Amino acid sequence: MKAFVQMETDSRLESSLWVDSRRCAAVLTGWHFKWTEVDKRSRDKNSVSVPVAEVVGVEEGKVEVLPHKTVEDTDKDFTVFYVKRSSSPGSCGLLWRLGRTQFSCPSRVLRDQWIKNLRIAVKTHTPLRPHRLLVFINPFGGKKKARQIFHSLVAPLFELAGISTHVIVTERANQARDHLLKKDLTGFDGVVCVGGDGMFSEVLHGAIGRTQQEAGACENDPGVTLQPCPLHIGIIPAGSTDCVCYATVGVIDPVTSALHIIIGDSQPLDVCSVHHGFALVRYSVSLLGYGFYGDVLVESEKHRWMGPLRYDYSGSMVFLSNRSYTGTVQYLPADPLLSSPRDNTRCLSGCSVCSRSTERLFPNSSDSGSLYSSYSEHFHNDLEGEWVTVEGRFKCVSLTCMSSSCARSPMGLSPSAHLADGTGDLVLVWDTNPLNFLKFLYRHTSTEDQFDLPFVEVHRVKAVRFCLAGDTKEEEIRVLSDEMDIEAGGHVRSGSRNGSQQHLAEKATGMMTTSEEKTVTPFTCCLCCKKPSAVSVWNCDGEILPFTEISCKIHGQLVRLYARGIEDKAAIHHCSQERDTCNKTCMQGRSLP
Ligand SMILES: CCCCCCCCCCCCC/C=C/[C@@H](O)[C@H](COP(=O)(O)O)NC(=O)CCCCCCCCCCCCCCC
Ligand SMILES: Nc1ncnc2c1ncn2[C@@H]1O[C@H](COP(=O)(O)OP(=O)(O)O)[C@@H](O)[C@H]1O
Ligand SMILES: [Ca+2]
Repeated sequence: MKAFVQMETDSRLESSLWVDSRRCAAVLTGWHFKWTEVDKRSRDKNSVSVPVAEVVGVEEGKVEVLPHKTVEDTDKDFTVFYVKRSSSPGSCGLLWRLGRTQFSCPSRVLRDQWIKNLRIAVKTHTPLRPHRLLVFINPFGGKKKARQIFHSLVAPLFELAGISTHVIVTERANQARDHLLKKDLTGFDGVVCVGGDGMFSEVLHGAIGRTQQEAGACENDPGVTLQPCPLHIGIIPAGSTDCVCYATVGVIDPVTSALHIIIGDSQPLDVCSVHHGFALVRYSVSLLGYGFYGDVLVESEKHRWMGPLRYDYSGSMVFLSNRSYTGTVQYLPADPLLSSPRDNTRCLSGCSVCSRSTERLFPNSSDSGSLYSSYSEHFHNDLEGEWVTVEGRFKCVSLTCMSSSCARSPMGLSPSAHLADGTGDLVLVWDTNPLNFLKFLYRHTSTEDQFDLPFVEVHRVKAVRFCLAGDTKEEEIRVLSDEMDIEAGGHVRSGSRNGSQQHLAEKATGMMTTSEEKTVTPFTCCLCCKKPSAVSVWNCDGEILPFTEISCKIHGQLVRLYARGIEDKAAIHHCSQERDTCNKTCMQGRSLP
């Protein structure tokens, strides 16, 4: 703390500077860099205040980076690059752009002093800024523009911020996951995926798996306490749904996401582990859905060529097929005193529910080194409590660890869910007529409450189990044996398109994650099948699970993203005052420890 105060005093600086030949009074305090035009004719002083935490880079001379980097090397000038909130309509300040101001000084000595002090201030206030990143690009995700997006929009910003990268353009599904599981990761501060939710999921599996390997934790044990991942994950959206990006940043925009990565924002995220018996099947963060969402995914895989539109087409087809499924759902409710999925709140940047969860999960986190042990202690009794059982016929059963908002549904699957509170929201939609179900679906597209319907239930939970009724169990075995060539006892003999021994071994131990497996024939075709199946499949963040009977547990804040959650538009005012004197809820002080 002592050293920090010293540093703050060191970086403080005040002088006159010129911006486009207009004289400004510039001041650098610990937290802000502010310049105010000194113009006697004007009564309204034109003032700009940039939080030091949002400075992207400070360069000598007059520098431009877009469309190409140019430097006019003069010894009295310097250029500051920073985060600028776009005022474009509808963006609510969530869309970020690179701001740039060129300053001229009366002398070279003063210029060098400004550069030095600004750089010191940035270093002091943003300890999580990455220096070296491992980047995976999925060239086939979304509209197949990931490579172009990274090289034209993101790489120049990383270079400006002094971030070095090791870029891998993937050549097959699961390459990113396997790299993270097996290769040397020394020196990397974080991993960035350029792609969609499927690509994020790969990186998530790699990062979690690697951390557990190194900690000696058994991922297959459904009761295991998983260790939080030390590597931060960044997402540059270039996929179809991009729900994880949307729900943690508020917009789908590669430049905004790149800037969050550069300034080292940090957003913890809950993760749900999915088990079948004593084997890990997958992890999920956005949508674990049985029934409608499972059927939509199966159908959509046949129409991948349509790109992101495949979900709308398949959604309509599955809706028209009007199916419902029986099953038994068991859930372990979360503490109702902490929050509720019907409390009409939104999880926003700096969310108090998630902050309280951080205190519970990491009680001694200020004491470095004790992070893991305190997390483990918390989880020793995390599955205590009374399970609730419901059984019947459902249109869909969904579990989400966060709101899962996306462009299709700006409020998301569960608008009041929290990113990092250690719980998930379980949505049960009982069998109903097509008009009612359409009403439910349609409400996802507006602010109308989709839970305020008599055939819908929502519960905030810590864990969930799902199993089939006796007759549907037999159906599942029959269909699985037909479609996936499964031996009695549940072992997979050969995948429909996937003969690799390694993959079979993975299936047997529960790590089932190949994209080829996504192409497994659905249990029934949506409209053309004569006899609809009694079982659906689970859609796990866009992957089809090869098991229907599963148990799930939410692991609070298991990973961290380079994001900050969604900033409340009411709180974003472009504050020109010092943080301490500002009496509004100033977002510009958000990166305070
Ligand atoms: C009538 C309009 C109904 C709109 C209903 C919108 C519900 C949207 C919920 C979205 C939750 C998204 C959760 C994210 C899941 C992703 O992890 C995952 C993978 O994403 P990736 O391919 O980018 O890697 N995405 C998905 O599984 C996609 C699920 C999308 C479901 C969309 C369903 C659209 C339904 C349209 C129904 C239309 C009925 C019309 C009747 C005439
Ligand atoms: N080079 C590749 N070839 C084929 N599939 C890949 C490749 N790289 C990644 N994948 C897989 O593609 C799937 C979809 O990727 P994603 O980037 O999420 O796009 P989308 O949002 O369009 O589904 C992911 O499950 C990922 O594992
Ligand atoms: Ca949560």
